[in-house]
Amino acid sequence: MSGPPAFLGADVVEKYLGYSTLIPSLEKALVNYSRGKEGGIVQPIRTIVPVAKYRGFLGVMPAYSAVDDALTTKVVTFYETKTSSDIPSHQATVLLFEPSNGTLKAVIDGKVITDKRTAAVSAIATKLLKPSPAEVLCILGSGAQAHSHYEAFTQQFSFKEVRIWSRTRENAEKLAKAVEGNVRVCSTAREAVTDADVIITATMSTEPVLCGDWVKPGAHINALGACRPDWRELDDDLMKTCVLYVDTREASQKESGDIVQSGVGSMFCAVLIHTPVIIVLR
Ligand SMILES: NC(=O)C1=CN([C@@H]2O[C@H](COP(=O)(O)OP(=O)(O)OC[C@H]3O[C@@H](n4cnc5c(N)ncnc54)[C@H](O)[C@@H]3O)[C@@H](O)[C@H]2O)C=CC1
Ligand SMILES: O=C(O)C1=NCCCC1
Repeated sequence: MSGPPAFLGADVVEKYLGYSTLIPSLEKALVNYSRGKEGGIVQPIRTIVPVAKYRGFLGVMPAYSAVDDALTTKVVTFYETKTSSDIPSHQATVLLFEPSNGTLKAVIDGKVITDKRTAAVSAIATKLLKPSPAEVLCILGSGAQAHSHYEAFTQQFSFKEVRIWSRTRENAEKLAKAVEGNVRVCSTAREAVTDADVIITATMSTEPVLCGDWVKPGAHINALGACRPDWRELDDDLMKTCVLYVDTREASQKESGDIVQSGVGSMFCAVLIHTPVIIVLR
């Protein structure tokens, strides 16, 4: 009879999960995922259970990778309004199983994993898609994802200027102080975005915070916040003039409010059906 599962808390994950190993691992995983059956990854679209009474959600994200022989699921909860400054809007736990017999091997903090893996995937996409030169980084939002993206992007790239905007200036200033970097806090999103080469939208907004006519032609945008069909970060102008890259076509057309509400989902699908489109995974 195997012993109890290992318990790995946030401090352990924070200490041992660095971008220098996480990014190459995710690059392999993204390539394997995009290869479909050949890649050996089974990862159905996640199940999201709304907890409407509290404007929250429970997400269940199972996956099996044959090449890694890794069987896992992440359980994540996220709430549109925070009930306490001590409780983050997003919390998660990762369960790791012995694939050969289903025994639970480890219970791992999923919050740090979520913060870092999302920033790492954005960094992978940015490495492939950013303009050259890319001197100005703009981050819209000042929460956990904004923080992890700042850390990942300042480690992976060399920007001459980093700008942050948040709907609450005080929070943007807190983030700027926390990262101890050379950061310019901007008063409006438009000010932060103007002439930026790489833009990260990391808000929980339900209305667009980024407008197409603010964005410099050729800029690269990592839009990660609007992960519910009724949430948005990017306006229609931007959605209908951009070159769209997604991690998965199926999930993005079901979950991404920027795709669903702008209507590009159907165009996106149509383009896929009628035209050979090169989709580079995010
Ligand atoms: N695409 C992905 O893989 C992932 C996406 N996310 C999403 O990214 C977003 C940010 O996540 P966290 O940083 O963990 O959340 P957080 O709660 O730590 O930060 C949220 C940020 O959004 C801002 N915000 C909230 N409502 C807003 C509004 N109406 N207008 C403008 N700004 C607003 C807050 O001021 C804060 O700066 C969330 O929507 C979350 O669901 C989170 C994890 C993974
Ligand atoms: O991928 C994740 O993990 C999440 N995506 C959006 C909602 C919060 C968690």
